[in-house]
This record gives sequence, structure tokens and C-alpha cells, in this order.
Amino acid sequence: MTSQNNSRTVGIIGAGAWGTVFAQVLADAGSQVILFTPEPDVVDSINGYHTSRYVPAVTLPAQISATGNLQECVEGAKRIVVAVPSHAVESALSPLFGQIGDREVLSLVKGVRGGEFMSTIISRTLGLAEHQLSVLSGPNLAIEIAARQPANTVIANPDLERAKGWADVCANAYFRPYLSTDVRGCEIGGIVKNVIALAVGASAGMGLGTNTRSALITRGLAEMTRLGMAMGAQQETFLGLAGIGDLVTTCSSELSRNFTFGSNLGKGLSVSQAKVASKGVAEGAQCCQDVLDLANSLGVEMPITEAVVDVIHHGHSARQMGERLLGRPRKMDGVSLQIVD
Ligand SMILES: NC(=O)c1ccc[n+]([C@@H]2O[C@H](COP(=O)([O-])OP(=O)(O)OC[C@H]3O[C@@H](n4cnc5c(N)ncnc54)[C@H](O)[C@@H]3O)[C@@H](O)[C@H]2O)c1
Ligand SMILES: O=P(O)(O)OC[C@H](O)CO
Repeated sequence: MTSQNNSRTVGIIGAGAWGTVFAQVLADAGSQVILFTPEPDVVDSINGYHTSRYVPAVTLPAQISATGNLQECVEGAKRIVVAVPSHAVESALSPLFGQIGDREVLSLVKGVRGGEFMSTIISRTLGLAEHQLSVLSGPNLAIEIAARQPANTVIANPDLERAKGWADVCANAYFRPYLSTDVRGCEIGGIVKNVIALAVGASAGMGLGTNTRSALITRGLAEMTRLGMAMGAQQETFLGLAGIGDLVTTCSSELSRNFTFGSNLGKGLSVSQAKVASKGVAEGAQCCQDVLDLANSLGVEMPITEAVVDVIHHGHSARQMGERLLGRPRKMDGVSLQIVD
């Protein structure tokens, strides 16, 4: 199947859980969508049966097709969405360097690597102009949205008209975008919440309850906000959908891969066993070291993140993580905006 070269055709690079469900969101809002994936069985399944193993038990709208040819995905598309995991962004996009022209691009990716945010890496890899890339982030568990359950999100671009353009294309009866100019804050929210969800998942896996969860969410919000403020983000972003909203969702649901990854660690699985058991990418495990490096380079204290890094990379157990956080010096309550709390 090929895309129609019209103003409502969107190409999505990456047909995992979120890319596929976002295709449904766009189709339900009136677009034709063409998904690119290097996995031939996924292409065949979408084109032949309107199904994908990434979203079981869902019948995809007929306006969605798939291709294993990257050029075919983008050539007829008016707008382009990036939906691969953070570790695959450069390899997936580099063949398209300089070929995007003036088309609008939207990143769904939640990750940081080598001190760089995905907006920076995607813009550089594709050779985009300033503000050509918008970022979408918020409490968006793909499987719930696949069932057309109501969800809000945030679309950010310093040029609000460009963010509005994307909101017009993806708003539908169950998907409501809010707007922001704070790209950096939205990206930080989408990254740090994954790291905190690993810690919350680990506590749940150990059999701990809601008090522990609330403590980690609240102190996690403090960490996220401190890092964001040190990087020039807006404080209110962290009290919105891309901050506390996504943090609560990811720390509350077994549909979250990060929560589940942490839960498996809490139950005693090793990091490599938890990775194998994971049904998709757990960006918090991929990115926690990068988040900590960023925090350290800015002198920002992130004790939960530090404890997660010790579990993921230095052989600490989930129990040791808990003991270490409980043994910290006394602190004042509330979200202190001092970088060292
Ligand atoms: N799943 C969700 O609920 C959800 C929600 C919001 C944001 N996100 C974010 O979206 C991003 C993608 O997550 P996902 O859930 O779709 O991942 P996933 O694990 O479900 O699927 C990853 C997809 O990327 C594809 N891929 C890997 N390398 C590729 C390459 N080089 N070129 C093209 N495709 C490649 C794989 O084939 C697969 O289709 C992540 O950063 C994630 O944090 C996910
Ligand atoms: O499944 P997770 O943990 O990657 O979370 C998915 C989304 O980011 C939730 O907003």
C-alpha cells in the first residue's frame, strides 16, 4: 500500500506500541497514516489484517498502512512523526538527513543520551530548521489509548502556531492535546518520570504499599523540578500533564514498561532478567545514567535517580535502594528549587 500525497497524510517512523497507537489517534482525527518499521511481520500484519503484535486485540483503522521502505513512508507525507526508542533515533533517521524539506516533525520519543535531549538529536540527525520539530509528551499509556479511553497530552514548540498545527491534526473525541512552549521542561518530565517509575515499581515488587509509592512520586517530582529549573525549564510544566501527570500514570500502572521493569527487580529478578521479561523498551533503564550525569554536571541532587543507577548499573538490590533512601539526612518538605536539597 502507498500513502496518498495529500495534506492529511502523516508518516510515522517506528511501529512499536506508541507509533502504532498514535497512528490510530491520527486516523481517528481524519488523517491517512503510513508507518515505517524494519520488521516485515509487522508490515504484513498491519497491511493484511489491520493488526499488530505491539497492540494485541486491536483492529486498526483502514486508513493506516505500513511499509518496510523508509523513503516510501516519508515521500508522500505532509507531516512526519518519530516514534522509535531513544537508542534507535540516529540509526533510524540518518538516511533521511536533508530530505525533510519544510515539513513539520513531531517527536514521541522519551529519552536523553550523552547529555543531549531527543529534540536536539532528532533535529540534528534530520537536518531540521529551528522550531521545525515539536515534542509530544504526557500521561499516554498506549494500550489505554488504543481502547479509545480519554487521554490528554502536551505538544510543545517555542513557536506555538506549530504546536497548534499538530494539535489540530491529532485531536479527536478521546485524545485532547494541550499546548506549551516549554520543550525542555516537557522532555525532562518525560524522561525523569521513567526513572522514578523504576523505583516505584521496585517498591511494589517488594510488596510495599501506597505510602511508599506516594513518597517516591512526591520526592521524584522534586528531583524532576530541580533538574528542570537548573536547565531553564518552566516550573509550571512540572505541575502539568507532562510533569506530575505523566509521573503519576507511569508510577501507577502495570501497563507501564518502566513500572513493570522495576517491579520485576523488586521481585528479585536481575537487571538482564527484567530486560528479557520486558514487553517493550523501558527508557528509564536505558537513560538513568544519562540523567544522573546531566544532574551531576549541573550540581543538581537527584537521590532517587542515583539509587536507581546503582541498581541498574552497579549491582545494588532493590532492598539496598530503599535502605539508602530512608537513611538520608533530614530534609524540609515541599519542592525546594535549590539544586541541592
Ligand atoms: N508505549 C507507550 O505507551 C509510550 C507512550 C508514550 C511515549 N512512549 C515513548 O515512545 C518511544 C517508542 O516507544 P514504543 O512503546 O513505541 O516502543 P516499543 O518497544 O513498543 O517498539 C519499538 C519500535 O521501534 C522499532 N525500531 C527499533 N529500532 C528501529 C530502527 N532503527 N528503525 C525503525 N524502527 C526501529 C521497533 O521495530 C519497534 O517497532 C519511547 O521513547 C517511549 O518512551 C511510549
Ligand atoms: O510504558 P512506559 O513506562 O514506557 O510509559 C509509557 C508512557 O510514557 C506513559 O506516559
